Parts: sequence; structure tokens; C-alpha cells
Amino acid sequence: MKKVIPLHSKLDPETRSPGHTATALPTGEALANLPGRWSDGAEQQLLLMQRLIGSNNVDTIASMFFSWCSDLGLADGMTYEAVGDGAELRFGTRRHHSANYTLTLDSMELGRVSLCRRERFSESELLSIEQALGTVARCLRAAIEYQTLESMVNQDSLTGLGNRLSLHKWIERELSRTRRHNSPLALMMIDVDHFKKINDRLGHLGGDHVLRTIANVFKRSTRGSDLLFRYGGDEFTILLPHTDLPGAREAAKQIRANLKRISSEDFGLGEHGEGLRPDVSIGIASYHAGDTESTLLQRADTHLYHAKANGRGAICSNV
Ligand SMILES: Nc1nc2c(ncn2[C@@H]2O[C@H](COP(=O)(O)OP(=O)(O)OP(=O)(O)O)[C@@H](O)[C@H]2O)c(=O)[nH]1
Repeated sequence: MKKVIPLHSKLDPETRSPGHTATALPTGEALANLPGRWSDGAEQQLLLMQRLIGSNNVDTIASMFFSWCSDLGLADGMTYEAVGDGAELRFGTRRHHSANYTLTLDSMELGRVSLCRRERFSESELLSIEQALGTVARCLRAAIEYQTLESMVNQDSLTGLGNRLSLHKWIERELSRTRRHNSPLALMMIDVDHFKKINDRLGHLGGDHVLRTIANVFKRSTRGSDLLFRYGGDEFTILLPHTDLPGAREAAKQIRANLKRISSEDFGLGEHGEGLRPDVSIGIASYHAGDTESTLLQRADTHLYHAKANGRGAICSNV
């Protein structure tokens, strides 16, 4: 029969037993005086902690917890449902008996864990799992906080693309990869045409919606390996690793073609309709031996300037 531990199980060590930290590892004299069963348990918990310490990635923590459970025969399969986007990670094999937990720590939601096994879970096994989940919860909280801070530092909050700071980091990384492997690299500078007019007619919030919609077109029009950034205002940069100039020009054409497919309603243009439909100008530079971040950016910017000067809605590059 299916054994299910209800969601909102007593997992938070602070609420599980006030004044008693269920997941705290006994140390020194206290550990020496514990009965064998408990020192075995403490050893297992210590092993888990050693695996988890230093990991600031939610997926890695979930995977390490599952491998710990699996090594101890505590689970054949596991799912972890993250908070926020609800992304689900699956490990091992699905089985009949399950133990389900919602992880919270100090009122912060940390996701749902469901462990499953062919055999029923015994009370002492469930206790071990719950103690371990206390440790996992602390590591998850630190990882989630770390990832939130990291995205605040590197992400543009309006569009979800990388910001200028992360562009700087990625160009450096991709340039050294290109030099090492002698592989092509291209960079696009994109500027929305007459965006001031759009802003003036739709207001700042309407303008923001147009920028977000355009950014989504960039995401859909490029490869998973391409790196997208908002350079600032209505200007964007796309870094295309392993892409030569003809490839980058194709990608730029695809972006403009996909922009044309967006309806006026989706852009939120209201009664202004087609007259206000946004287009973009694109300047492309491909890597030349000796290029640095600034020479690559400068060349793409010069080509963008020519695209603007040529009447906008154009793509310019070095060939
Ligand atoms: N809605 C919105 N507008 C922004 C944001 N950042 C910058 N802008 C506006 O973007 C507009 C950029 O306009 P300009 O740089 O003058 O260029 P343009 O009107 O696009 O003209 P061309 O580039 O020459 O085709 C300005 O009106 C800025 O106020 C933002 O985050 N949201």
C-alpha cells in the first residue's frame, strides 16, 4: 500500500520540535556518548553534509541528496519540484511507495521532494530522511539566495537577458575560447529604430512592453548557445560563438523576419497600429586575429551606425 507522508510534513527543524534542532549533528563528548545506532546515523548525515557543502547549485544539491538516499537504500527514485518556475527534476526509477515533503525553512518555500521505493518506508528510515532533509533545506536556501543574487548582478530585470556587466564577462570568456580553438565568433549590436517615438506614443510602460517583446523575439530567433544581452536603453548585443559572418547575417535576417511576424496587438500598439511597428538596425562584427573586447564592440558599433545611416531596418557587417 502506498505510504504517503502528508505535505507540509514536520520538516522544519525549528517547528518540528521547539528548542530541539533535529538535524544538528552531535559533536565531541555528546557524540561519543551516543548509542551506536545514533552514531551510525550521525555518520550518514555527516557524509551528506560533506557532499553538499560548497554547492551553490539547486540541481546539484537535489542530485546529491538523491545519490545519498540511493546509496543507503532509502529511495529508488526522486522528484524535486523547484519553487518559482516549478521546474521538476527526476532521478532514478518510479516506484509504488512514496514519501512526499514540502520543504520550508523560516517561512521560505524551498520546493517539494518526493521519494519513492519498492518497499515500504520504515519509521526509522523516514526519520533519517527527515533529518537529512533538514540539512538539504539549509543548503537549498543558501543556493536559492545565491542564485537570486547572482541573477540580480548579471541579469537585466526588464527583459531577463544578460546585462552589460555579464556581457563584459562573457566576451572575455568567448574571446579566449576563440583564440584557443581558432573557432569563429560573431557579435551583433542591435538598436531599435525610432524607439523614442514608440515611448512618446505608448508611454514608458508601453515602451517597456515593446522592449520585452523584442527581447523575446531575439530569444526565439537564436540558438541555445548564443548569448543575449541588453546593452542599455533600446540597444542589445548578441554574442554568437562558433558562428562566422555569413551565419551571423543569417541569424540577423531571421531576427528581422520574426519581428515582422509579431502582431500589433502583441506589441501593444493599440490605435497607433502598423505606423508604430518597431524594426531594428543591426551591426555585425566577426572576430579577427588580435581582436579585444573593445575592438570587436567598436567594429559592431560602427556597422550599426552605418545601418542607421542607411535608412534603418538594415543589417551591416564587415563584408
Ligand atoms: N520604455 C523604456 N524606454 C527606454 C528605456 N531605456 C531607454 N529608453 C528610451 O529609449 C529611447 C531611445 O531613443 P534614442 O536613443 O533617441 O533613439 P531612437 O528614438 O530609437 O532613434 P534611432 O536609434 O536613431 O532610430 C529614449 O527615449 C529613452 O528614454 C527603458 O528601459 N524603457
